[in-house]
Amino acid sequence: MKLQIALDRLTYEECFRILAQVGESVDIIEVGTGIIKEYGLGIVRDIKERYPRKSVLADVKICDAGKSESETAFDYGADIITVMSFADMNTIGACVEAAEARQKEVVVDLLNNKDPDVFDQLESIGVSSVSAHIGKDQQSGGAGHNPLFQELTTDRHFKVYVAGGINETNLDRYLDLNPAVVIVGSGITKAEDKKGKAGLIKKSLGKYN
Ligand SMILES: O=C(CO)[C@H](O)[C@H](O)COP(=O)(O)O
Repeated sequence: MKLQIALDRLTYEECFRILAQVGESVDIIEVGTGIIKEYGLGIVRDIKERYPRKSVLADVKICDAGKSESETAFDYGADIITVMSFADMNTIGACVEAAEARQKEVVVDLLNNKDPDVFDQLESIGVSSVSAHIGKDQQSGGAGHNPLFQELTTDRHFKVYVAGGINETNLDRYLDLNPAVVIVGSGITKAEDKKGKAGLIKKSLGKYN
């Protein structure tokens, strides 16, 4: 099980300061949507240049113009990009094609999706990775799992990312989804001892490899 650190609500300098502390423990570096809005895709390029051996995910949360938006993020050095599952299947399909053409990855974010047909639709256009994501605002409203995620425990063959307020104490809540990647943002970035916390979570994930 891989550990992805999500960099959200941080300054440019804080992103690099945190990565210097936790870099050893993380497999994937996520540049959060808000960070990209504030600093542009240039920060994706800068992080990839500093950490060439890490996979860098640009959380661009595409919802239209799939081809050009994904190609732009890949041009800036992203290895993985995100597209929203509520987008038109043409948009998601264009992201999949752009990723395949460059041997990169696209993750479809299931945030707030309640459509029981979504997995069939995603499978039919060749999507391989999905993110079972409970958003920040949903977390503050007390949301736990989206019931739709249970479908991922059946005979589906997606590579599953999980995200949404995960830390070392609630990690087990997500294990039934058999995730390949566990995304942790504030559980590490807001911790007093970020290096220690990242190391602890990475060690816990190691038990499930
Ligand atoms: O994609 C995101 C927000 O849209 C976050 O990166 C993701 O939810 C992980 O952050 P946290 O662990 O702080 O919830």
